[in-house]
Amino acid sequence: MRIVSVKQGVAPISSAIANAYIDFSKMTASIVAVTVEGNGKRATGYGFNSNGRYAQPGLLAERFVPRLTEATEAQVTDAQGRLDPAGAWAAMMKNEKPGGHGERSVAVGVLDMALWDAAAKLEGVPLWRLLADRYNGGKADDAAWVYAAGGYYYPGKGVDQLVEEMKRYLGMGYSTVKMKIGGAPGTGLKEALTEDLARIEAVLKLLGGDGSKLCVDVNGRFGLHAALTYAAALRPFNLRWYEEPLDPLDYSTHATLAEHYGPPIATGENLFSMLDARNLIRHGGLRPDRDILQFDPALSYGLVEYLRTLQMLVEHGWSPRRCVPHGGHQFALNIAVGLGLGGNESYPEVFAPFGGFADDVPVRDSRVAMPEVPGIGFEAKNDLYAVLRSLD
Ligand SMILES: O=C([O-])CC(=O)C(=O)O
Ligand SMILES: [Mg+2]
Repeated sequence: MRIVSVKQGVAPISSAIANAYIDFSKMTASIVAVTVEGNGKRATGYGFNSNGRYAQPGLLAERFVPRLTEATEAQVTDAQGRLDPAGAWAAMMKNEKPGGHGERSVAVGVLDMALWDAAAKLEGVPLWRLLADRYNGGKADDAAWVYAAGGYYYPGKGVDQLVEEMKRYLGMGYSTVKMKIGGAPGTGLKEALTEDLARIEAVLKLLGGDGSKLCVDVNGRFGLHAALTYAAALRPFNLRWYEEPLDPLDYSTHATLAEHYGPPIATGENLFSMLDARNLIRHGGLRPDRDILQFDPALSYGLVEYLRTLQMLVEHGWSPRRCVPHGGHQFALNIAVGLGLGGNESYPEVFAPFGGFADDVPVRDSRVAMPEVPGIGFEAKNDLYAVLRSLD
């Protein structure tokens, strides 16, 4: 196998939405196209990074694209003569020290996605099928559980608009929804909680009072005191999960929160390596029977690293079913179906065209099936494919 060319670009995913920590007015994504040939075949794989981290054109141009294009055929070919994303990953990470992952994990993740897309295209199979065959004893799920993430803060958006938004998600076939909390601007904790409880209760009313259909997301805004104050107020609702209540790298505060809050906690979208994930598992006090892990392969060194993370989880007594990746993209959806995760995020109204799944694949009962398209399936998602094709 030989890396023929690697092209990169930057695409906007900006919008006026905000969570409790950032707004998305200047959000961008890196896009890449990696062309590979070997065994008389040629394929171009595409990759991008999901929302929350910005495009990484500098890191790509200075380090990771040159290392990938200079990788030898032996480095990118496995023992069966196939394209080897793990070998390519090792070539890209040469001369990178451990620790301090920063945003190089985003740059590597973009290229890793493209390599897996190319690997599956070279074999003429969807990525979920390749993953099931290579790593899951041939077993793929029929469909993935997905939930509708939204409920962002938006200028002038009140409770009525929030409820209308959630109603649209239910109409699209989702049964579980997620909303932002903790972002009331310029107010104290008491006022913010009062406002959020009114927002939460309005959405719960729409959901027939069933807390298992609602997730709330703090985006790492709270310190321990605020997280515990909210936890006490949220507990009676028995929500599906309480997401990123605390700084993602402050593991011991998670352990304290988990002692005081019985229902599920979700976190992990801002942990970018297997080792960071392992620290969360070792020190975060999370509970393998209920908590949710949201590591996003498109932000955290890609699927080569995500496979290491899944292995680590199994060694620590966690099932892959506890994983529901962040990002709402087709890459993680393939991984969810092929490797038997607990599901995947979905953004029905935000982060287009990178969020969202294949056209013509409807959500039914909060589940989405996979098309039989070789690779990740970008060719079956017109808006995204148009952006990716701009690199050709
Ligand atoms: O608002 C964001 O940064 C995205 C996010 O947390 C999520 O999808 O869970
Ligand atoms: Mg989140």
